[in-house]
Amino acid sequence: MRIPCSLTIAGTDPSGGAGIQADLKTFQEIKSYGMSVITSVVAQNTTGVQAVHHLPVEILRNQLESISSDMPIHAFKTGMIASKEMMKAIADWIPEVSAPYVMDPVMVAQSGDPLIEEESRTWLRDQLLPFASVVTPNIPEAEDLLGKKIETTEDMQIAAEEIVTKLGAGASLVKGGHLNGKAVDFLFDGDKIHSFSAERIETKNLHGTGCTYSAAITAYLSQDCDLVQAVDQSKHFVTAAIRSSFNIGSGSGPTNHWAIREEAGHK
Ligand SMILES: Nc1ncnc2c1ncn2[C@@H]1O[C@H](COP(=O)(O)OP(=O)(O)O)[C@@H](O)[C@H]1O
Ligand SMILES: Cc1ncc(COP(=O)(O)OP(=O)(O)O)c(N)n1
Repeated sequence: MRIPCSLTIAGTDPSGGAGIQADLKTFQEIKSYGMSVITSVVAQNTTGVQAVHHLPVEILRNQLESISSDMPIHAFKTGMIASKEMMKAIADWIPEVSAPYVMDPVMVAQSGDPLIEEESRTWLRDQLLPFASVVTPNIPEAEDLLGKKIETTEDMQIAAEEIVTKLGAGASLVKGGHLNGKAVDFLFDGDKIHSFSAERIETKNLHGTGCTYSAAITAYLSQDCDLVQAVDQSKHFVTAAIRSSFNIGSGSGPTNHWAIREEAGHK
């Protein structure tokens, strides 16, 4: 029997809502075997980021080699990659793996704290993004990638298309969490635009939504779902996780990764 296996390459969140921790919880819920490669250790919680320690690039290379020399990888994602040197190590490694690559182009935490070095953003866009099967920017990230403002759902659709046609990603999912009105996301798959819409939920507890969404897409891709189906199922997953998010911590609380299970009547 083939066991679907997903890998996340990202930074940590000791409070468990975002980063590696959110990714592994999501893989587990979707029944994809979860593996992780850590880029940076981040002291953070629901109120923001207190400190960051980037691991040496050699250790990043060692972790990547440990996984690809021994374990199957059916899909992988990247989240926080702080420096150009780390991005280069990942770009050197990607050709060893033939599996869908989901890039969450993480730049700042919800608290506004930067998670990648300013000068690495160009490298992320020009050197790493073209390897991505799908890239999942929120609106500020899409604005940064394209160097222009995104203010309407029409702008979002154009941005999704341009991230593919101008920047070279395989597909692009521009997420609408930062606009008002319905929570609508647009996927350009290289051929056409698909929209994924949900009611906006009134909550302050949105810590780690982007990580959870991209991890869910990775997990569904590891199970051989096609991209549109993977995004559709992941949108349901993240919406349920936001709907029953937790009021814990004094800031923006985490989403509930077992919400889908609860909705299906399993405790
Ligand atoms: N208040 C909300 N209610 C429902 N869905 C939301 C809400 N905020 C964000 N989302 C959804 O959560 C996902 C993550 O989006 P977004 O917040 O834009 O990304 P990020 O967490 O990377 O900033 C998207 O599917 C978005 O539409
Ligand atoms: C280690 C780490 N990676 C990514 C993020 C950002 O996560 P995201 O899902 O975009 O959620 P918010 O930070 O916007 O709540 C992070 N905080 N830490």
